[in-house]
Parts: sequence; C-alpha cells; structure tokens
Amino acid sequence: MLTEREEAFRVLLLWQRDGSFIKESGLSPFAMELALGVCRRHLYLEYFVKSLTKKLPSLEARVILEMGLFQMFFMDVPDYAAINDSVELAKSANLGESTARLVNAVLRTARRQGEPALPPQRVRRVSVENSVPEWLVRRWFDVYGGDRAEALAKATLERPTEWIRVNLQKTSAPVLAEKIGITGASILYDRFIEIPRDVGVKLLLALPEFVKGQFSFQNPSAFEVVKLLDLKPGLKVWDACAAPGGKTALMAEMDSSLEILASDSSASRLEKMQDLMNRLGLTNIKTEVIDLAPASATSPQQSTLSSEAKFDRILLDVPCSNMGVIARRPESVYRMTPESINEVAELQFKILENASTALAPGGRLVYATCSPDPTETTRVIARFVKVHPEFVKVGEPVLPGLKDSRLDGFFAQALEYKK
Ligand SMILES: C[S@@+](CC[C@H](N)C(=O)[O-])C[C@H]1O[C@@H](n2cnc3c(N)ncnc32)[C@H](O)[C@@H]1O
Repeated sequence: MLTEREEAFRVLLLWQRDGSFIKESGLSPFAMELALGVCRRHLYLEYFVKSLTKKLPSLEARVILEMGLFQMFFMDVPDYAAINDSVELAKSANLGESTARLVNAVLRTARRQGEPALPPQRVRRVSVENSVPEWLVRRWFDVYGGDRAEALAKATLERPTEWIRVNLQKTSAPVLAEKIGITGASILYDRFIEIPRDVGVKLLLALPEFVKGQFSFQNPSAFEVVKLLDLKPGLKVWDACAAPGGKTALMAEMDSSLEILASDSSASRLEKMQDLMNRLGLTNIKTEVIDLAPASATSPQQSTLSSEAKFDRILLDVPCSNMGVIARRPESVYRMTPESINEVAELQFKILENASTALAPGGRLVYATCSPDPTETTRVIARFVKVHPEFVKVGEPVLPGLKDSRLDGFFAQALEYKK
C-alpha cells in the first residue's frame, strides 16, 4: 500500500505531466493538504529549489524536493521527519541512490540556510512570493495598479471560506446550525452559514441532514449573482450553463413556482444534477443537453433556441479562466495563458449571442463569470451591446468578492431586452 506521501507524489506528478485536477484524486486529508499546498506554492518552491541546486534536477526529484520544502516551511512537520521521509520517497520511487543523496543534501542545506531572498523587482517578487505567473501579475499591475494587484496575488494563497447553503424549503439556518453543532457561525442572507475552520467539510457530508437535502455547499456570491435576475413567482427561467447545478438548485429552492430549464453542453455533468435534484426534493427543474457554441451552426442541439420557447429570465454562468477563484482551484493559474483567456472570451461571447435569442421581450439576462478580468467581463458585454442595441445594461456590474473577501471573485452584469 502506498504511504500518504507516495500518494501525494503520484498525484503531483500527474498534475505536472498532464494537468490532472488534484482535488479530484481522492487523496486522504494529509496527502491532499500536502499536494494542494505544493501546487499552490509551486513557483515559490521551484525558485527555492533553484536557489539550492546548480543544475535543475529531474521532474521527479523536483517534486520530492518541493514536497520536502513545503513540509519544512509551511506545514507542522518536524524538519528531520520531512527530510527522512523525502529521502525514503526518492528510494521507494526507484529514483536511484544519487537522487536520494541529492534530496538529503538539498533539504539539509535548506534547513541550515532558511528561505531564499526574494527578487528585488516588484512584479517578479510578487510573482515568486505568491506563486502567480509573472505575465499574469504584470497584467494585474496594468489593469488594477500595483497595490490591488499585490492584494489579488496574496489572496490566491489564502484558504477559501467554505459555506453551507440551507434549503429553506426544509429548514431554517439557525435551526440547522444548532442541529449540526455550528452555532455562533456567521449567517448571510438568512440562507448561508459560514463553516468554522476547524469543521471538516467531509464530516458534514456524512450527516443525515445533508443526505435528507437540508443543506448543500455553496459560496454566497452565487446569491449575489442570482439576485440580479430579479426573479418573480411563476417565471420561465433558463439556466443555460447549469452543471453541476449549484445556482439552478439555489433558484429552485428560492421559489418552487419558477419553471426552470437547466441545460449544459456536457451530458455527463448534467447527469449528476439529477441526484442533486432528488436529494434536495426539487421538482421544478427540467434538464437538457444544449451546446451554445456548436462547431456547426446546424447542430441539432440548437432545438431549444429555434423553438418558440421564450424565457423571462436567462442565467449565463459561463465557462471562464477561473481567475477569480484561484485559491479554490490552484491548478488553474498555471494553465492560463493570454491566448487561453482570449479563446475563452470568444466562447463566452458566442454563448451570450446564442442564448440571448431565447429571451422574451422585456426579459432579463444575467451574464456571470468567476473571473474579474476585463477580457472576460466588461469587454464581452461592451461588444455584445454594441452589436445588439436592443439589449441594455441594468445598473453596474456586481463584484461580491470586492465587498467581502469571504465571497468568491465573481463578476455579474444584468442586461434587459427592450420591448
Ligand atoms: C462555471 S460552470 C457553471 C456552474 C453552474 N452554474 C453552477 O452554479 O453550479 C460553466 C458550465 O458551462 C458549460 N459549458 C461550456 N461550454 C458550453 C457551451 N458551449 N454551451 C453550454 N454550456 C457550456 C460547462 O460544461 C460548465 O458546466
């Protein structure tokens, strides 16, 4: 059987080689903390390793060194244990005696010398210190100025706050908090309970209250987004990028008289929604696979768009670069490139154009994304309203993460289709 460190090593190698998601690997709590921590601080740890070695070691040795340094400097693991276990890991991974000796020597030097000096230039320093690629830090400096850019970079290292969304059709927030033993926690919008840091999400998942659909997990920024839709009883709502169904379920819980179509281009992601609806006891949602940016314009999946079905409200929680939730998905920051942001912005525009044709006159559409980057937000909206002057912006965009750092970094803009 693999040890926890061997498991973390295996998952980190997979992430480095083909970008696999660490969170989906099913690691034990210690191995997950180690693997996610190394990923989150990868650029800093790589810089640390470079400062201690003349020639860059093999990928396998680098991963073991980053794991060792992370345990020594960022976890409550005694140095001697971190060093011994790293050497053992090099041996059990069959990397040879010379790699085991290198790991031993490098980690002992790190223990003697401590952390390396950071680069003197500000952009480079912010990049290394917070493990955010330099091009992205520079982009943030250009868009937001140095201080906010630095704050954004720092925030990527913070452990995100986890929240419970209470199913108000079944119980209330104070009653549930008392039942599951987290009284005194902060409650937002009468519906969201902040999970104290010392309470494990895994433990909550096993509670009968969860199984019976009394609560789910969701960041309250979802509520700020949905609020913009200005929902009213009996309306026809289309959640057109719905999977895995967090916001669909929120809307259905808020008002059981809404008639909701939840669609997504991914059939497999949509399938999982059925379990969610069953657990929560929601009956006002229909699901359908619809690709809003099909390769060919005559795709049969566009049936809903060409039919007479017009919706009073459309929610577009579009796929994005995840730039506003890097702390939650640390892998995403290394995958992003300026080109990938431009590509996803093209997709977002296509989705917006296609979905908007199904909005009833006088109806309202909310465009939302968990990236604050202008390329994926204000520029997509500006381009859309220029081509479609029949759509007007309603108020200013909402950015929940800016007013409360416990909320995810969403951007949401409401648009109305003039009669
Ligand atoms: C940010 S996620 C939606 C999260 C969801 N609204 C929630 O709150 O749980 C974006 C979704 O858009 C879907 N998507 C990507 N490309 C699409 C397309 N061309 N048409 C429709 N949906 C698409 C993805 O499969 C993904 O499930």
